[in-house]
Amino acid sequence: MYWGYSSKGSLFAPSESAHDEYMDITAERKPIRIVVRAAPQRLEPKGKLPAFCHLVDQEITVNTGKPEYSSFDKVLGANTTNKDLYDCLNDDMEVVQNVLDAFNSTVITYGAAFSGKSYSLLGGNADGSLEQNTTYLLFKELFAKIEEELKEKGTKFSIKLNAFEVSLEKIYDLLAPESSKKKSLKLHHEDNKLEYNIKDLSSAVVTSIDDVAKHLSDISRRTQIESRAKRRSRSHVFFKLSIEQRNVADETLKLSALTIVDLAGCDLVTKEKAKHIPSDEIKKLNTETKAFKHVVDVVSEYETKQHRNIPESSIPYRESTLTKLLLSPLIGNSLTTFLVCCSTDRIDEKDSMKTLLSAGVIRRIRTNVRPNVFGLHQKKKMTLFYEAMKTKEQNYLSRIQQLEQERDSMRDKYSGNSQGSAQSPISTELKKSEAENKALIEQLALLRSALQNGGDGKSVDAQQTGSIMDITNSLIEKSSKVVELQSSIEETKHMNFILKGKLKGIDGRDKALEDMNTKLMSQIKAHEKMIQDLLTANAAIESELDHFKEINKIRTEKLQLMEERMSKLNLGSSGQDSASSIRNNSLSASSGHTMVPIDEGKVGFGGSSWSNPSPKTTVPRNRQVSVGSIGQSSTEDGFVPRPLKKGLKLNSVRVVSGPATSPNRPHTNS
Ligand SMILES: Nc1ncnc2c1ncn2[C@@H]1O[C@H](COP(=O)(O)OP(=O)(O)OP(=O)(O)O)[C@@H](O)[C@H]1O
Repeated sequence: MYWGYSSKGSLFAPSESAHDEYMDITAERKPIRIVVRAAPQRLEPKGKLPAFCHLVDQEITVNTGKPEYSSFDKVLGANTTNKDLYDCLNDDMEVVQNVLDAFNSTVITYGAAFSGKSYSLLGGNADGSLEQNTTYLLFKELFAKIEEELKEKGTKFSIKLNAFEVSLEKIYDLLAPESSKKKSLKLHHEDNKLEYNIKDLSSAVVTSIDDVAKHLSDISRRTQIESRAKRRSRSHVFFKLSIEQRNVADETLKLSALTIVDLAGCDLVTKEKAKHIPSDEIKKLNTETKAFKHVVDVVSEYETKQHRNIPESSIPYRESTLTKLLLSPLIGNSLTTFLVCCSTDRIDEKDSMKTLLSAGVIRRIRTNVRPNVFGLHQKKKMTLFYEAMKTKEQNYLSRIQQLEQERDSMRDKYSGNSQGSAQSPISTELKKSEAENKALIEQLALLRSALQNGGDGKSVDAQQTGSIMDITNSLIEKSSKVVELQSSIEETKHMNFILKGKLKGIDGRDKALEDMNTKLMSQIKAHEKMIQDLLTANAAIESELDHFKEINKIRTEKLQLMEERMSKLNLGSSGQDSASSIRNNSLSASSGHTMVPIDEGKVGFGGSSWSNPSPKTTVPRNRQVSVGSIGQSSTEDGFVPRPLKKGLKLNSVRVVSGPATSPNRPHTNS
């Protein structure tokens, strides 16, 4: 059994690579949702609060007041119960409904050690009952909704559960029998696939919430989640319910999964913090924590730059087992919610602030979501495929438009030769400097003439001297301006050069998009042709059927005619009584006759042995008529054929005597 989001393994689901899945332009980009939950104070019962916590109506709630730490989807105060958390996940985040609508849904806890992650998702009741266990409540709601769907729409469900633990880079099956639970499992990664599979992971088929409850209690006992309270946990626990919905009425198959992940603490472990953990284990734990942060930082950075498709090679997810397993919920086809837990103790303030800061980074990530709906039959599959192609084309067109707009605005901004739009600041500057240059040239001419006058020995009066000084000053001023302008022109030229390069890049991307569009169009055309061919074939089969029906009608009429003639013949030979006895055993009798296909033309009705029977072929009393594989007469007067096999020559039948035989078998009289 494999772990993963892939729909692989189902007979009906197309084996699409998950890499394609996250590159798929039909996928909707959905931000990861963040639900923050404050834990009640553990260590400071006197009520000293960290700066980001506020006491409002006896409730400690989180508000950092800084945008980089905030903008979360929901903040739950320290007084809230697990039932409140369940309501938030179910009603506000619609975690369960999304699964029924064929979306993969994932809930992941995140926070420092002892911040209440396990308590929030898997804990609650000290007596071991599951009524405050959020995971159980979500699964229970899913089963309730499934019941409704079954009753209202007749949808058939098959559900299976997977559970495993990632501890110090090793994976352990939580549903495996006690004897093999110590055996670690291997990750399996197919080329070009986004998600990793876990080889030999067991899965339990569950038909009711009671089945799930049994497994959850069993797992809780094994992992001792409740008793982790005083010891920092070293493992990450994964639960996954995979749901397959089949609806014959709308001919759809829906595949989705609800995955719950309880991560270990995201704060770095030190020897002082965790005296019970050996140094080599501390190292491994910290490697996992850093790897997760690294992946989140890189993906979030790409998102900030608005890159739709992050090159898989640039995401450092291979650094740990955990990041390999979390890659799909982080960037793939999953509606993901992070449950960010933070302590409200002053001593943990630094860790809590770091957690909230990371939550802000995670908030920027968007996953590539689309419903996993497939057709049960070829026709429905084609319709869905066609619709997906149309959406794809539409999305490509709007992307091309968006890129063209970006390109045009860049051209307008920097080229300075925009048509119709306002002049760019650089071209205005150039015009200004041209006018100044002209004035300068005029002043130079004036200067030259003044100097010439002086050179001619004529006296230069004071007024002229003043004017020369003015011109010289202005000249100096203008020449420095010219230098300045020239360097600004150089700079502009350089910028233009860079922009041209960028535009070239955009043009290249345009070209790639256009190519992709052309490819898609040809795919759509090919599929349209396929549909057309199928329709033509269908029409041909229908007309063939009509033809067969026509033949049957003619044959029935012929048989009736033959029957009448035979009756007349028998009347002629043995009188009225024998005729009625023959009628009782006639060809139209409901059973006991053999009719076998023969070659058309060899035995026509007019020239057949029936119209001029030889002594051997006279109708015996127990003569049988059957229709071989064609059909059997069920009434006295009519011959109603069963559906016909394509290619069988139905317009060629011969009635022979005796038990059902092949046409070559010699006729025997009884
Ligand atoms: N909302 C809450 N109400 C009551 N007790 C809580 C709450 N949140 C946490 N606790 C208590 O705080 C302690 C630590 O919680 P928990 O084990 O869930 O932390 P954690 O974040 O999962 O830690 P680790 O990372 O080590 O697994 C437990 O004793 C738990 O019962």
